[in-house]
Amino acid sequence: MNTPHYTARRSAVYLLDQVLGEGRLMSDLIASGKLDRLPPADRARAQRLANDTLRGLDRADRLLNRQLRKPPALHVHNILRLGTVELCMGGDAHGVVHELVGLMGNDRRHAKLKGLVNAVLRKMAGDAGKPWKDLRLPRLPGWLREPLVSAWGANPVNMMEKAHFAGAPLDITVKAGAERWAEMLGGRLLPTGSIRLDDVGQVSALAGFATGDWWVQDAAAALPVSILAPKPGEKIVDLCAAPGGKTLQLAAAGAEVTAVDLSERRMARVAENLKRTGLEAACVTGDVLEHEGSYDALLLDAPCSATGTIRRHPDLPYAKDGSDFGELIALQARMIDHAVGLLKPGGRLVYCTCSLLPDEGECQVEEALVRHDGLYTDRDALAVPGADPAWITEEGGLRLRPDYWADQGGMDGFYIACLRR
Ligand SMILES: C[S@@+](CC[C@H](N)C(=O)[O-])C[C@H]1O[C@@H](n2cnc3c(N)ncnc32)[C@H](O)[C@@H]1O
Repeated sequence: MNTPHYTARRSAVYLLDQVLGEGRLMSDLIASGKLDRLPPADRARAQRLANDTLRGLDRADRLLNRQLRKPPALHVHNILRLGTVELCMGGDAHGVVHELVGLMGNDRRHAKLKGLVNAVLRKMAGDAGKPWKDLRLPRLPGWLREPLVSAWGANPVNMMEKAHFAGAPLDITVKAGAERWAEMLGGRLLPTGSIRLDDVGQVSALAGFATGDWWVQDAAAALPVSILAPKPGEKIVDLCAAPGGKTLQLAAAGAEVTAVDLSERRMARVAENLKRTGLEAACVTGDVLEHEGSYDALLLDAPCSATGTIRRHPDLPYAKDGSDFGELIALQARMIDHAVGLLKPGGRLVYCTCSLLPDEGECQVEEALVRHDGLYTDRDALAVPGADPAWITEEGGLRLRPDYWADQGGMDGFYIACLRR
């Protein structure tokens, strides 16, 4: 059996090996060019296959456990997991089994297990995969499930897991004319002003992408800038700006924007996005904690666990184990303290994280209010289109969760607060 060296399936197995074996994030692997040898359509397919496998991993392992006496080496296990998920989701049995068994043959270390892979996948292609839909919804790993259950309760976490398993539609933010673009692209205008598209193929091939009329941004991720409510001519700094979704929103509103981020590679994406959309911002590659100035408004989208984005990034619960969260929480507090010092009198600071952990949201703001005399949360700022008053928290922030808008396709988890003094 001849299997071409680089294919979407082979690359999907590579991604699974890296995520599950090396704790690497898929976004980092893609950004560092690991799939660059694949044409764009195959690259997208490899990511989709790996994402589907990670979303269904718990189910695939349950089915495989019935066939295997003990788990094989990780690489072989990942081939079986990928094949099981594809077959159970209705993939073409001949194509899936043929290519994955072929991959085994190409690999000298594991070639002796080729027969096993062939037998298990053929069984899966027969009737073994039928109970797929009846298996329980995949659960988050314990290290993340436990703190979420203690923060939100078991039922809401079940609903979040349902949202993670369903995945996410594509949301876009437009420079102007949202209704017209929604109609042109066949999307739905959401109550917050974002446009939601289902079943999108290649994003860059859609009308309005090359011309820079819109950018990809989850509806929840667009809310911090709505809450900041930038005005034309205001001097605003976007701290932790890359890849730049919020910078673009601020610039589109006519603000005089400075975008700051530590990562040179990610700042290059901000520059690319500005160029494509024809918007302007001063770009600074540097540490937020060393940034000086005095601003009408600040946006601090701090680095965080990103646990609010699992429906888009199902690799996260497997690549991470929470061991770096303590450091992130300490950094967020230092960033808030520094940002407060950059505010002009009467200015406002929007703090946000795409996290589901109260330690990175509600608790950060509660503690900042204690540390800074006169600092308060502006609850009125949270009254933006589409934001449900029921989402407002005790200390005056807005809590967004993936299980909200369940009938409309969900939203990323976020925490947002507008601080003033
Ligand atoms: C949540 S992401 C920002 C997303 C961005 N605001 C957007 O909407 O596209 C967090 C960013 O913080 C940056 N970062 C982490 N530590 C930093 C620091 N000390 N100074 C500046 N940027 C930092 C990371 O490079 C990353 O791009």
